Amino acid sequence: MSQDRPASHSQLPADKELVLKVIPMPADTNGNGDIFGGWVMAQVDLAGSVLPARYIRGRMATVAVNEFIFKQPVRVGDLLSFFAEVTRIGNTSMTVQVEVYAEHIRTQGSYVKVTEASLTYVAIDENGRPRPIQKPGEESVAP
Ligand SMILES: CCCCCCCCCCCCCCCC(=O)SCCNC(=O)CCNC(=O)[C@H](O)C(C)(C)COP(=O)(O)OP(=O)(O)OC[C@H]1O[C@@H](n2cnc3c(N)ncnc32)[C@H](O)[C@@H]1OP(=O)(O)O
Repeated sequence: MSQDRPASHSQLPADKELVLKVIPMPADTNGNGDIFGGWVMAQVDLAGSVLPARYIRGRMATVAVNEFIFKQPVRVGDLLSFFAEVTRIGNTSMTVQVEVYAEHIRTQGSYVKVTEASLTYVAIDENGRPRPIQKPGEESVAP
């Protein structure tokens, strides 16, 4: 069963954009009564896609997730805040760093960093093949 988490409070990142907030529910728990890691990973995948979506403006696929680190358990009813930053824009892919912070109803205004991950998304065409990403400041080229 879940115990109270030790005090290990974090500042919210000023250099990343808040891209998603969500509250996990009892249906999202594992056998320990904590939130299932796979559920958190799915939310991180969605959160990580938000900034690339602004560049890619079309279909995209997650090609890689690196160094998924679970630092603290997530509890039912925590308010999770997902912060993201683009760390690389390649030819057809973009890499994003996502950090997740939990806020508990009894300790509002205090945040615990629960996980972080680096994800790479590929812009894909209608055939599911990689297509070039238009980088900021680049003119679009007519086909
Ligand atoms: C406006 C605001 C609202 C927005 C609101 C959100 C809306 C937006 C919703 C969408 C939400 C999507 C988020 C869920 C997305 C899934 O859940 S997708 C499902 C899971 N993923 C898949 O099924 C993908 C399966 N893989 C594939 O189909 C193919 O591998 C791919 C992705 C098309 C790539 O094809 P490939 O031939 O392997 O590609 P390749 O030419 O070798 O490499 C392409 C690029 O990927 C990179 N790459 C390849 N392998 C790796 C690797 N292991 N590590 C790192 N990079 C790699 C390459 O370096 C290359 O990058 P560039 O150098 O060109 O920049």
